Amino acid sequence: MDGAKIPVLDFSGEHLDRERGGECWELLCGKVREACETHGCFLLMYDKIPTSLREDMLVAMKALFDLPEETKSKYQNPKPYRSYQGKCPVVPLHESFGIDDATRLEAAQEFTQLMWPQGNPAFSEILNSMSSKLLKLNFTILEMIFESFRMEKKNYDALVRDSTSIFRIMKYKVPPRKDENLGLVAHTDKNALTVLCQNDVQGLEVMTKEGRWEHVVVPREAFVVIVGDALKAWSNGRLVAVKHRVVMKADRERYSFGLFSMPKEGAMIEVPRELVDKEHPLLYRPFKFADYFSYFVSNISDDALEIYAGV
Ligand SMILES: O=C(O)CCC(=O)C(=O)O
Ligand SMILES: [Fe+2]
Repeated sequence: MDGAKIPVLDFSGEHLDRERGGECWELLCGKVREACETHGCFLLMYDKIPTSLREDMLVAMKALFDLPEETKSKYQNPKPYRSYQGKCPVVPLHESFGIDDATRLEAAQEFTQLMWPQGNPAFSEILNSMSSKLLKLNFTILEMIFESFRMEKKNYDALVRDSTSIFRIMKYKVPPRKDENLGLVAHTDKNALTVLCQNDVQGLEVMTKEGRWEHVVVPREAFVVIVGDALKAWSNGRLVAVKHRVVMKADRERYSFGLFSMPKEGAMIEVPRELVDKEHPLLYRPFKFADYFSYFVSNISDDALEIYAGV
């Protein structure tokens, strides 16, 4: 299996400075769109999130997963993909938490308080700071995609108003047997856009258009950006919601975290008129994201989006 040829984009330094480098910004918007159309994902260098904060986050999450099972299990949430998950028979190596709106300090504090009733202000600060920075980055990428499609600014502003986020924290244990090493089952993300960050233990794989699994070698300082179903539908299928999974080959634990931006409860996804033409006939009817999400949760299927919203 070859390493995937995923583009590496650089948002560091002044690349994102629109005032000084208008051309650079436009060029980058085009590259983002191309990566999302061709691969549905890309690797990203971005220096506005300090390495020290990443390191702090990785240390803090190790402490979180090291808490007793009994404590971690206290985190229950009726919404799917939030509650503490551990010891799932399908993916026994995987453990995770999903925190809604960790970008709100009170939400980060509430989660922290549950895990450390005696208090752990450093954890809630790191969680809040990292999720806020990742959400900002997530929105910047969405803005670039909107600009590359020549959408009016008001469309992007409406998207931001109608968006919410989940911050997911994940751990993958070392497989006890080499042939039982699936960390996370193959899936497309259902949300709009995901920005992931990991420790130095590789394991992410993406499926190419030809249907081959390829591993993604994520450089130490890089982020991984993944297009989800909501953005695929909005773009009338122009952007690819890439299928991905995690396979554990290393003999060290893998930690990852990510910010998943997604439409708010009640928000509609509707293909803009500008993205429908002769070569791109309408593929998806307007739908409420929350309804699609519920449909997926009760009818888990690889083709959920096509079945639910395809015209
Ligand atoms: O851990 C990773 O790198 C991938 C996680 C992922 O794909 C997900 O949570 O949807
Ligand atoms: Fe995913």
